[in-house]
Amino acid sequence: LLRASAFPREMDGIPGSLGWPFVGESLSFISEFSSPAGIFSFMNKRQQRYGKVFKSYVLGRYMVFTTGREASKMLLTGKDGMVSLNLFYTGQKVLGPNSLLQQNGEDHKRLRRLIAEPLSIDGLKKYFQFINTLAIETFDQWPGQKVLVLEEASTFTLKVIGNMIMSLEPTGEEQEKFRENFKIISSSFASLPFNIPGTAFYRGMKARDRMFEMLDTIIARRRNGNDLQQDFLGSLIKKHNKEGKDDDEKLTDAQMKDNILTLLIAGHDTTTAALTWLIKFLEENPAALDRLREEHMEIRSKRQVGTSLTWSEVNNMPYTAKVVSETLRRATILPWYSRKAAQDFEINGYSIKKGWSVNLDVVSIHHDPQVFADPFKFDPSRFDDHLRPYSYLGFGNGPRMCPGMNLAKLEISIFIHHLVCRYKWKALEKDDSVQPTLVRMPKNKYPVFVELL
Ligand code: HEM
Repeated sequence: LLRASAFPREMDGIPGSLGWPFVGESLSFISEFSSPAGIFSFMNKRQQRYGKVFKSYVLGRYMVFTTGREASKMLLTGKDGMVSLNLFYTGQKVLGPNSLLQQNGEDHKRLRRLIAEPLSIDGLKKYFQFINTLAIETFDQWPGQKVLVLEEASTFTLKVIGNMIMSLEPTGEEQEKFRENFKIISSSFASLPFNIPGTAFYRGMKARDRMFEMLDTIIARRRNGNDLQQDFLGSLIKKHNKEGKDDDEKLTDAQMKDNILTLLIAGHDTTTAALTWLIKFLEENPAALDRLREEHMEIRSKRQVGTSLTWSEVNNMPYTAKVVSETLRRATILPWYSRKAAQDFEINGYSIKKGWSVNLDVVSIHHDPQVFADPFKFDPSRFDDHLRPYSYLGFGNGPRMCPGMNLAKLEISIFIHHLVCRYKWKALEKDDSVQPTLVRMPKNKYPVFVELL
């Protein structure tokens, strides 16, 4: 904390205010974060006053914020090792030193190639049936009920990823253990950095140990030939066994475990939030819901009676794809992408020094009226036309673009298909507040009443 609060004098040249002693501008940042408009109003006010590049002191860090397509291209491409990912202290400790999020340059490229392969469209095909059946079973419980969409989406996405990674059954003791540890780890991810008994960080590190013990047992079972499965872990174990291949092409057990945890953390809250916002935006925009329902009813009507959704159908849902993109634009569930300058460089004429935290304000990019007319309107048809590069960043861009995006789109498309074909739903509260967490989610978990169509 002391290191983070040492003011870099060279920042004098960057416009902006550092706010109050110790807290800086954290209070207004946090309160605007959980308002319906999110950090857009925090950013917008300062951009009006200082321009596209400004400094601030928030969440215990001196930060430079910037926005726009040019800055986005520069920071996300990170050419010639210009920037690295800026993960905060608790995130680093919880994910571990081998996490993809802590690698840069060639090491990052290599690790990403090794772990992202099973997440390609072809690699995902074998999980389709599990996801489809789980979606149908989830919805069987919904009619005539009050449903907290966020909780249901969270359970669904966790069961999907648990099955995909290590063939966990959707119910039973192992699933419960996995779920309990995951929840503790997840809530410690962005906690205060005090590793002493009683703190969220301490509990998170203990849950990480328990999760790794569970993975060690599964890995040992697999290596003994007792439990051969065609899942993510199975394909890593097969590829990265002790013999064959040179060391550069092999993952150690520590690398496997840190990166399994990384995929779980990076993939769970994001997909849960996306599903919840999507269902909320559809209820608030009946014209978009009608058009989406038309697409899915047509798919269903062409199918033989008694058969279910197929892999080729799910890969041919053009309007659904636009609804997903519009949801990620409007909600911007990861509102800013953080980088650390790995060398000195310039942005918009301002000198950035090595070591500084440089943050891309994505909310303003996603609500730029020059690119998205009437930007606060939910309108999937704005994705009919091709957009200019770096103006839409729902899954990021460049070398760190989301490796899980095909999985997220698959889960969402299957879930939405069954939802709109079978049900209508009505929001039970009009509350647009947002949780003050890293991933933007509705604070009230979006309660709805569900009925059969
Ligand atoms: C709708 C759901 C999702 C959204 C909106 C999303 C969004 C993003 C974004 C914007 C980034 C880049 C952040 C940056 O540049 O700083 C990212 C990176 C990442 N995502 Fe996702 N994601 C989603 C689902 C998933 C899933 C399902 C997984 C894994 C199973 C996943 C794994 C990752 C990983 C590991 C990274 C880091 C990549 C790297 O550093 O090379 N994400 N995601």
